[in-house]
Amino acid sequence: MYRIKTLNKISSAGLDQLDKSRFQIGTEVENEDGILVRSAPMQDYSFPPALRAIARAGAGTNNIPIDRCSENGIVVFNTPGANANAVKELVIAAMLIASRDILGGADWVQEQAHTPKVDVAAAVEKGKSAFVGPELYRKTLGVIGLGAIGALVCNIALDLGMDVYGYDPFLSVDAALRLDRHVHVVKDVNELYRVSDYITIHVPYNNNTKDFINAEAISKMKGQVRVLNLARGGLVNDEDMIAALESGRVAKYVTDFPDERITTVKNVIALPHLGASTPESEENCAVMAARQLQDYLVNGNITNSVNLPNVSQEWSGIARLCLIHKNVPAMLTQIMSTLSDDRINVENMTNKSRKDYAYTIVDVNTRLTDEVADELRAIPNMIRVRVLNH
Ligand SMILES: NC(=O)c1ccc[n+]([C@@H]2O[C@H](COP(=O)([O-])OP(=O)(O)OC[C@H]3O[C@@H](n4cnc5c(N)ncnc54)[C@H](O)[C@@H]3O)[C@@H](O)[C@H]2O)c1
Ligand SMILES: O=C(O)[C@H](O)COP(=O)(O)O
Repeated sequence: MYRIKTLNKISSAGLDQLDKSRFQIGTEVENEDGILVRSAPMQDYSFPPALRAIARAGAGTNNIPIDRCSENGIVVFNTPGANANAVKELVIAAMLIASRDILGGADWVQEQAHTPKVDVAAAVEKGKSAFVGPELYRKTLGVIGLGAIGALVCNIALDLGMDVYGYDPFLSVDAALRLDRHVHVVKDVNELYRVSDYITIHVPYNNNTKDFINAEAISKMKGQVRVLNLARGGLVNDEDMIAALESGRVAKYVTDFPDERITTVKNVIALPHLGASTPESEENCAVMAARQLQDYLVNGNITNSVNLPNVSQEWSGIARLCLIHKNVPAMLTQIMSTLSDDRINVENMTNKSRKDYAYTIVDVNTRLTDEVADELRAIPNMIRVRVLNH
């Protein structure tokens, strides 16, 4: 039985992917083999000895201690693109509420309706000019990060009649192919800052992207720019943004990651981390995460990992070794010589590396004893050895 702990509410469509005869799932499960998580903070999570994999039902993995996972042979998965459409739609809404004071206007109408003796229909015609704002049509949108979300945002903004600039120095071929050819892809983000009426950021949060939008970046932007952050709070330096809002250089800041400080600042529109909160997205992410977790635990296949190479192999023996090790010379030689010393014949093998780590699957045509597994564990730089039986 595999034990799966859920650290957030995971859509039942995802949990239903897990074969109940082989998987025990719950919030109170102990010494879990796998974790299903959304945004629950895991930086200080104490890994139980059995833990082999963490599946993030979503895109951002900055809540997970990736380096510590790699050192402990724990595979971390995410679900690329599974919630991108939900975020794209909220970006459109964010541009609209940053342009016209739709939220303020709606609140004001409610106030009128709750004020005795006010003729609401007459009041709105008199008062509506207070909520006027510009159209998106023919304005320029700058999109930072052209991955799953960024590309969708670019393409739909073109449909809205906007001129679109995109910036992504690590643009993958797949991502480039998803991008409409009318998007102006720039190599220098300052070019995007210079022309954009709206700027939206869609990059992962890490040490390199922290404070991406800071005072220096804002100083390169057009006056009265509207900035949208549906990616992570730490990508924008709050103090610098507050100064720019107070000086009027930034007209509106929409954030999906509010805190006590930014929320109360004038011209900030704070949303409750709603980007991926649609039934469709929650289901897509949960299904993908659960399938990837199951395939790794049961078959040793890795798909959409953020810390180990993607490796899948058809079963061709009766037992399988799944080996996570450091990416250093002579690992394969040592693995093979251990198996040949024990007269174990290899049916098939795949090995791939990713930065400092590597993953090897070896299919063999004999049952494997604990002694063999222990001999493999004793190889220097071996991190985790698992034996699976077909
Ligand atoms: N608000 C929400 O609920 C919500 C939902 C989904 C994702 N997100 C956030 O959005 C982020 C992006 O999601 P995605 O699905 O598009 O991910 P993605 O991995 O498909 O795309 C990220 C893109 O950012 C690019 N990038 C990385 N560093 C960059 C840099 N320094 N400058 C410019 N581009 C850079 C990458 O090359 C990649 O193309 C996630 O990491 C997550 O933090 C938020
Ligand atoms: O990175 C993500 O996928 C989003 O921030 C969604 O987070 P959530 O699953 O907690 O809504």
